[in-house]
Amino acid sequence: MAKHEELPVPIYSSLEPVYGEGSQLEEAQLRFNNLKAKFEQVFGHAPDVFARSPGRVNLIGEHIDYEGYSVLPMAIRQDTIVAIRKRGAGEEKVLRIANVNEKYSMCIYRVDPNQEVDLKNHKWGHYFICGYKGYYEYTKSKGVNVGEPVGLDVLIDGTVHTSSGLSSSTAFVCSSTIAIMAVFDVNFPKKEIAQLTCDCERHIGTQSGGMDQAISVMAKSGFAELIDFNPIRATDVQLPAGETFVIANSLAESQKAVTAATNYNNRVVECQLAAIVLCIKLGMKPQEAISKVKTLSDVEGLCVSFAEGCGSSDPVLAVKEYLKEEPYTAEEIEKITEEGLPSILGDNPTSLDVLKAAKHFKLRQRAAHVYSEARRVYAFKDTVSASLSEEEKLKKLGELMNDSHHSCSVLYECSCPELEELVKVCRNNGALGARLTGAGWGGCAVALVKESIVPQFILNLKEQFYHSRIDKGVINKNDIGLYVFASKPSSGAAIFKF
Ligand SMILES: OC[C@H]1O[C@H](O)[C@H](O)[C@@H](O)[C@H]1O
Repeated sequence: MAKHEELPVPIYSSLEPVYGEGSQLEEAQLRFNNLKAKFEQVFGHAPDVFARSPGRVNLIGEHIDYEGYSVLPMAIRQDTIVAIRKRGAGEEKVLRIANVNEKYSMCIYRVDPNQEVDLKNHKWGHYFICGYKGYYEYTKSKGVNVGEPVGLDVLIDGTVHTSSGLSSSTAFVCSSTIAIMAVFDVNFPKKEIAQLTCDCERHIGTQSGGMDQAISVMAKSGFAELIDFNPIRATDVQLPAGETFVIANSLAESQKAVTAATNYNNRVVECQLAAIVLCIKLGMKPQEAISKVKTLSDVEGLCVSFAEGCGSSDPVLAVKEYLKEEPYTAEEIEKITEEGLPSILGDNPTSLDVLKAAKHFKLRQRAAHVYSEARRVYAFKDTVSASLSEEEKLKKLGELMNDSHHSCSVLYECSCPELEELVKVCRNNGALGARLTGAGWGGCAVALVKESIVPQFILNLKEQFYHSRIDKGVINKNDIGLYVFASKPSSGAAIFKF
């Protein structure tokens, strides 16, 4: 039997396989009916097909996917649904992207698949264009003849909160890409779609790893997934019974695409520089390190062959021995690398933006986070399947989550005061572990909570974190359920043809 990730995105003629039964199914039915009605109202035709892709919560393994290390996320039930229709031969050749949420006005784009995403003028519809470009780039690379571009009418319905660290942008890009594929009757193995959506989301200007797309496309209901990269692979992880993950929004917005130069992309660049400097310190020639080494996981292999030099093949020890505590200036790094930073980074425009904005580079702290976090992911997975009592398992998993948060906060510096407060409130109210999830700098925390105390835990969070924010008018009382909720692992991307 073909492996799960080798299979194409499933095509369903009913909602049950994805939304199950009961109230969730009823809600989904209502959403699809509304989406269809709105589509007809906006575009004067019914959609040809629908595609959905979920958001995700990362349980552990933060900021290490782009360094080549495995991560452990699960899909959540909140998702993006895209309704799409091919415009007819007599209709104007344009892409019309509308949203059920009136806050987002219609975006109109040309059908040219080579158009650039205008990063200086950020529009919500750009995420669709990422998927659109990705579809054409990928089919071209595979030699699939998809003919001349035609116009498309598109209506989006997303329930993943934007800027919450739960991958609303990826749910949007993946569902868009899959909807485009579906409307043209093309399908690929899920692992290929995970890679292609990861590549095409970079058109928005962030140098993300592939975690969000991999889980959104490949998730299986009831399981978290261990995602490996190079090549992408998903291994089911059955979480222990009796535990629940509660997701809570810090209400600080995390706008990855807008703050990339100082936050997300900055860390990607710091890791790349740390990897190169480490290799040189381990004895590699600067030129060779620059041309061969891109990520911290590349160094790990080398650590083994350079073991004699550093006395150990453990990269955590190599970091301590060879990278200094004080931040590096650009000049200090260039002295080691014997080459200018812009040229090391391949004159990539997003990396150049990082260099312009950065005062210094914290190579040791970032590398220490990545290597220790990578080990925590495996420790988490091993604990889940270890023959321990449930009590012991939960305790260990909680500790790993707390250690991960500490590392993100202190070494990677991707937390913020609101997240710190929220994580503390979670722990004070009985969470076995709590940590920021996703890119950070705002967005959500995830807490590991015993199933039996979940309702009380959520009530306490509402009282101790959200009520003061309701009083200050930051959020509306009626929306509170959108900001704090328990989540079970949901299923991945799907196409619906009714
Ligand atoms: O773990 C941090 C996380 O941040 C964002 O969500 C990126 O899109 C992911 O690829 C990953 O790097």
